Amino acid sequence: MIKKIRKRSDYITWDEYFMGVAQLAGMRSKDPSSQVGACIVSEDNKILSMGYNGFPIGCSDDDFPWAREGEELETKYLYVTHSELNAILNYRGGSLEGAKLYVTLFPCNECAKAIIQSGIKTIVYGNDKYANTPAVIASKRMLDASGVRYYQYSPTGREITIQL
Ligand SMILES: O=c1[nH]c(=O)n([C@H]2C[C@H](O)[C@@H](COP(=O)(O)O)O2)cc1CO
Ligand SMILES: [Zn+2]
Repeated sequence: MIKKIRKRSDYITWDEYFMGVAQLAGMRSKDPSSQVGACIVSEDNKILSMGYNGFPIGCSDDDFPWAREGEELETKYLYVTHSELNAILNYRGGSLEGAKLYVTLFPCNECAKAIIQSGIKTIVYGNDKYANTPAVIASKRMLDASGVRYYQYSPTGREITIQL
């Protein structure tokens, strides 16, 4: 009798896969304090786009400021594009209606506007370290009103080593 070979059982889940891709994208960020990554996925689990936080094209990472504090014009906040917005803008394929967004940090109010308007319907987020700020409170208010579902990624504890 031929012995049936069964499939592997320790393969990564969809959530591990896409949150892992979002984390990997975040590793491209030059921001010294918060590296954020995002991955947009279709309803049938195909990766559509990725992004991380950084300055717009043409704005040099070496010339524009990375400071968090000080003279407003000399901080990063006026210049940096958030990972979620970059992922949305990086998508050139048409509509994101019904898509899912995996992001390592809960989206701010400005990203929430772009998420809602682009048709993304689900957000899976990693940490929510700015939950008590007006930006995130306003974000949740808009997402709730618009029917965009969001839930926190549950870490599985699986460690993956990739040799590069
Ligand atoms: O949703 C977000 N997505 C995102 O990419 N960011 C970026 C902007 C900044 O580069 C960095 C936040 O910096 P900091 O934690 O030092 O304030 O993260 C920040 C938020 C805020 O929630
Ligand atoms: Zn944002």
